[in-house]
Formats: sequence, structure tokens, C-alpha cells
Amino acid sequence: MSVRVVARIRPLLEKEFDRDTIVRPASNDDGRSSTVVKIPNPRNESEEFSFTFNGVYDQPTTQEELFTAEVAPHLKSLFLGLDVTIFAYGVTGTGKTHTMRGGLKLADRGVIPRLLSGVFRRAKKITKDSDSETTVTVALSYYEIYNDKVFDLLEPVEKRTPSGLSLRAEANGKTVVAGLSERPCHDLKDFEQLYIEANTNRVTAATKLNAHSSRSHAILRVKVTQTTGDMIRESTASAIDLAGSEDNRRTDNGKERLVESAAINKSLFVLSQCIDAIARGERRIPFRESKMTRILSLGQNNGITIMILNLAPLRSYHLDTLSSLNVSSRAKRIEVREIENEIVYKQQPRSAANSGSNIARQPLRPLANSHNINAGAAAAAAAAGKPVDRPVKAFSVYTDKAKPAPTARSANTAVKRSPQPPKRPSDSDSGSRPSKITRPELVRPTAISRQLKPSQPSMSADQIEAMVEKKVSEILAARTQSAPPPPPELSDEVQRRLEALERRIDDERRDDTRSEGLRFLLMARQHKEHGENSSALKMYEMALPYFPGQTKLLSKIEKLKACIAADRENEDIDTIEPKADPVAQMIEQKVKKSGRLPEVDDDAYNVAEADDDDDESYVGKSKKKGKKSRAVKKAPESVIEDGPISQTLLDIINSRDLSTIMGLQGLGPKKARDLVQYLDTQSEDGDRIETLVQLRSIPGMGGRTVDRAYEGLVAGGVY
Ligand SMILES: Nc1ncnc2c1ncn2[C@@H]1O[C@H](COP(=O)(O)OP(=O)(O)OP(=O)(O)O)[C@@H](O)[C@H]1O
Repeated sequence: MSVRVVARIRPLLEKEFDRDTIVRPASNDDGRSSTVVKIPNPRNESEEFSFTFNGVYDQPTTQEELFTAEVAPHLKSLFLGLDVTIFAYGVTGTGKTHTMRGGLKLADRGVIPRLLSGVFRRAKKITKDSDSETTVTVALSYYEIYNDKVFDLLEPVEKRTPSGLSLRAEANGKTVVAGLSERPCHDLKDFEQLYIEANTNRVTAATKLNAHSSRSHAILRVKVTQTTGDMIRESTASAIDLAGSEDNRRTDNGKERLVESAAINKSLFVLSQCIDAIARGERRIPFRESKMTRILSLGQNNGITIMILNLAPLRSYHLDTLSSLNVSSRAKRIEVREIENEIVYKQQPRSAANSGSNIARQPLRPLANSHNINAGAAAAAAAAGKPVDRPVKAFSVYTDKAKPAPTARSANTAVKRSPQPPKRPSDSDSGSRPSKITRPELVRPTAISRQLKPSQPSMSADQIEAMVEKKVSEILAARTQSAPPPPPELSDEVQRRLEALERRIDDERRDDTRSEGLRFLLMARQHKEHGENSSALKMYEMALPYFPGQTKLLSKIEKLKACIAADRENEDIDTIEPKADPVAQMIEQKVKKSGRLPEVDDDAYNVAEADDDDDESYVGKSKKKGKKSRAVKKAPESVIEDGPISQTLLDIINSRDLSTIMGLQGLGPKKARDLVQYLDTQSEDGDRIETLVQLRSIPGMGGRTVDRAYEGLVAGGVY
């Protein structure tokens, strides 16, 4: 169970009436709580849709009940080394912030303060039970993603740069925020002070629907570090309060708010696309399309993920609610398919003096990509105090010549300990490996922690350490035989370049909302080319605020709507598609009202859409449509469509060899990878791209990219 999805229906607020309630849990005759949410079909109220979740919490549910049922059981897992992610998802005004943060009164406290309270309580208990041999430290990071930019909420607002912080991919596949601050947090008081202060930094602006609406995604990261002697176990609880998707017709948003809203809606749309792609088992998940999805990395993150779907019970939210229900029920499908999750924890290399064994071995690092444990089951079992009966891959061996012993790195985060000289020769010697092949006995976090408990009087600390050492050695020996090589460390140079690239992208984006609009157009076209008309429509509508009143864009939207409506009439629909974003409709309404079109950025729109005119190719269009030629980027005169250079270019593309393709001008690693992936997934082995026209029609391979690749071959002097 990698994603647990639960729905929470908020109570009616002042000025809301019971007669407008349309969202209910299914009634259960057997007295058990329901797991089904019911909502009428908006087209035919006599019909009802049912959506099943892992849990459904109706209006009277208290903060404590929700926390006790859904979060508290995972505290134990957190201390066993699993990462825990809890995020609230839903339309604006449905109770996400109430659920995550809650009110100031004790009973109103939300998941986050209760989580911290639980963490400190458990930390105290662990320290006490171990006679202070195990120490626990807690550190907090808190940041927001506003307009797709990351800002540290623990730093004063004046310290922000316009482009915010960049994201960095770690060698273990996790995405981290570069330069994010981390504050030690000793107790609940500390936390409250930090948290309240930080929340005043959070971008919140009033909307018509919700006077305290969150306009950013807020992510609190609670790092728990347990140290027992040399052994360090680190795990993270992340609590995420996502901004709510908005229906701009209902919110009366101004221009600035529309852009914010577009950014929020876009990231949530990308999230739904990721959920879809994972649920369909696709190889390419569009995580990179937004910072929120990169950070959330749904289905990729290790440990336990709980999605709380917040719902308003009212009719006025009908279509939005259906859309949220659709998305989250697909997220539940991830849970079904992605049953295996990885447990990550780390251990320092141990000193020879304390070791029960003198076997030379490498530093330890967690297995990346090992899918060998049902994390949910493990958590549930652990929570119930039952032994976890499935093996856990905890470590693999890696060669570490360049980095001597003390900096053991893990898939979670690096262990930051002050550099020490190697504690024994073997720590810096990667040559010898344990040769003793023994039974590949299981090491479970539960097992280790139990063995480590000094409360077992029959064992001395040295004996316990020796035992742990022996177990680890056994596993290392077994793993040596079978473990795949760990993912390579990113060299400093590569890391530096990646960061520079991120910064460049961020800089380019800064104050350039138009480029955001262009991204929507690009995504719209990609969806259209895949025949995903609803998604394409949504993207075109999201692009509209950036090209207000653009008549061609409006007509494209109308055409797509007509096309989708026609398709729907022919289909027997059993689920409701997510509703089209209303930004476009609102603008249209405003346009109609004022009787004139807003200022139009025709040039930008035309350039962006130059090579997209339904079924026409770039070349065809530039030849046919003289009127558009101002905006259309023409292919260089020298491009000869069927000449030898074109053939060479096509041969390179058809080789599907990543490194060769990356050698082409204008094709960076990402474009090249996307291209190869596209060819692999969309065509049979042996199928060839025969013409440049075909090549240009591949998503991401606009005319300009092809031309640059062509020019590169010419400039390279091959011909
Ligand atoms: N379970 C609940 N009990 C009592 N009041 C609630 C509950 N859930 C939500 N509310 C109230 O509903 C209103 C909207 O909730 P909240 O601000 O948490 O919504 P939200 O989903 O976070 O919205 P946004 O995305 O705009 O930030 C608030 O006044 C909040 O106090």
C-alpha cells in the first residue's frame, strides 16, 4: 500500500444549508464506518456516483479522531526509519488547512501540531527506554511553492530572491530543495514559535470563496534523527497543505490572482496527470512539469503516503467535487499497483574496536529502487505490535574509494557528521569484500531496534553491537552476490551544472509570465497530439489568461469543446471527466460584458502556435499560409528535406541511441531521452522516422529543434 487515500467531508459553515448537501458517505447497515462517498450525477440527479476510499470521515469527525485513525499509527513507522508523507488535497475552501494546521484551541489542532506532539512524546519514550543510549533530535524545514517558485518560510521574506530556491535531484532519485534552512526543534513550544512565525510569511490572499485561502502549497518537513552509538537512523515526516484548485467564476479573482490561480491549477493538473500516468503504468510520469509534483514524487517516494481528500458537502462545489473524487480515486489505483515500497535507513561505518568482526567491508548505503516490502502492511503490523513478517532490504554495498569512510550517504539524506579519519584500514580499502556467504537472514528495523534495546538485561551493549555487526555482515555478504550496482553518485561538477541549469531556467522564468503561458500551449499541443482532447482543452484554457482574448486560441478552445461534446454523445460515459478550468469562461464572460477584447499578444501566441494548426505540419503551413509567415519560424533555407544531411539526421534519430542523439545540436539530455522514450513507446522496433516532417511532428521536436540539429550537422563540417 503506497498511497492511502481517505476522504474527509467538512461540516456546513455559517450561511450554508443542509438542503444543499449533496456529498455523503454511503450508509452502512452493519455499523462499520463507510468507505464510500456518494454524490449525485450532475446530469441526472436520480443517479448517484460512488467512490470508494480507504476511509471516509463524515462531517462530525473531530481533529483528534482523524489524527488517531490516520496519522498516529504511522508514528511508530517513522521511528523505524520510514518516511511518512501526509498531504491534503481538495478544492479551495474544503478544509485542507483546517485539517493540516487546524485552529489554536487544543481540540482544533490539526494534523501538523499533533504530529509534532506525537514525535516529541515518542522521542522522549525512546530516550527513556534506552537509558539515554539513544538520542533523538528533531529538525524542521518549512517552505512554500508559490507560482511554481520555492520559498523558505523559515527565513525572513526580505531574504527571498525573486526566483526562489532551486530543486536538486539527488543521486538516490529524491528531489531536495537546494539551500533550504533547517532549524533544530527541541519541544512543542519551539515548534509553535517557529511554525506560527513561518505561517505569517506564507502567501495567503483572500478570495471570495475563502477569506483565508492559501495561495501556495506549504510543505513542512520534520526530520527525526535517532543516534545510538555510531548508528544513525534518519527519517522524515512531510506534511503538505496543497493550495486548492479554484473555480475562477466563483472567486472573482483579479489579474494577479488569476495568474496565481493558473499556477495552482496547473500544478494540480500536473499532479492529476502524474496520478493518471502512474495508475496506467506508464514509463514517463510528468513529475518535472511542476515543482510541486517533483517534490511530492507521488508513488516514487519511499515509505508511507497518506492523501487526505477534503470535500465540501455542498451543491455549489458539485463539479469541483466530482473532479477531486475522480483524481483521488485514481490515486487509490496507485495504491493497488504500487504495493511495494522501500524502507530506508542508514548506518555509520563502525569502528573495528567495537566490532564483533574484522571483516573488511564497504560503508553502507540504502538500496535504491529496491521494492521488497509492503510498507503499509509493515506499518500496520508494526503499529499493531505484530512482528513484520516480510524481508526488508536495508543496505547495499558501494565502492567508495573517492570518499573515505565517515560520509555514509543514504537515500534519505546525507549523514552530516564531522569528517573523521578512517576508523580502520578496511574503511578506506575497497579491495576486499566479505567472502563469507551465509544464509541471507533478514534484518528488519523492528528486529534491530529490539536487539538494540538496552532494556534486555542479559546482553551488554558490546554484545548487542557485535550481533548487529554480524547480521549486517551476513547481509552484505549475501548482497555482494546479487545486488545491482547502486546508482552512481553525481559528481560535484555535474551537480554544479544541474544547479546552474535550474537557476537559469528559474531566471528565465522570472517575471516572464508569458513563458508560463507558452508552456501551457506546449502541453496542450502534446496532449492534442496524443488524442487527449480533454487535457488539451484544459491546457489551452490555462494558457488563455496569458494571451487574453486571443481569438485563434478562443476558437481552438471552442473547436475542442465541440469535438469533446461530440465524442461524449457517442460514448457511454460512466465516469465524469474533470471539469474544464473555468478561467477561459470567466475571461470570455468578461469579454462579452465589456464588448471588447482585452489587449492581445498576437505575436507571442502566433510564434508559440506556429507549427500547430490541427493536422498541418510546420513545413506545410509555412508554405501554405503566407499570412502567418511573420510569426512562423521558417526552416533555414539550406534545409533540404531529402538530402544527405537529412538522411544522416534521420539515421541518428532512428538509431535510438541516446548518447549519439545527445550529440546533435539542440538536443540536450532531456529532449533526447524524451525522444527515445517516445520512439520506444509509440513505434515498433525497426519502425523508422522517414522524413523531417515526421520528425517535426514528434512532441517536443518542434521545427526549431530539428533545424538546429540539421544546422549542427552542417556546421560540424561533416558535409
Ligand atoms: N472539519 C472542519 N470543522 C470545522 N470547520 C471547518 C472544517 N473544515 C473546514 N472548516 C472551515 O472551513 C473554512 C475553509 O477551510 P480551510 O481554510 O481549511 O479550506 P482550504 O481547503 O484550506 O482552502 P484553501 O485551499 O483556499 O486554503 C474555514 O473557515 C475552516 O475553519
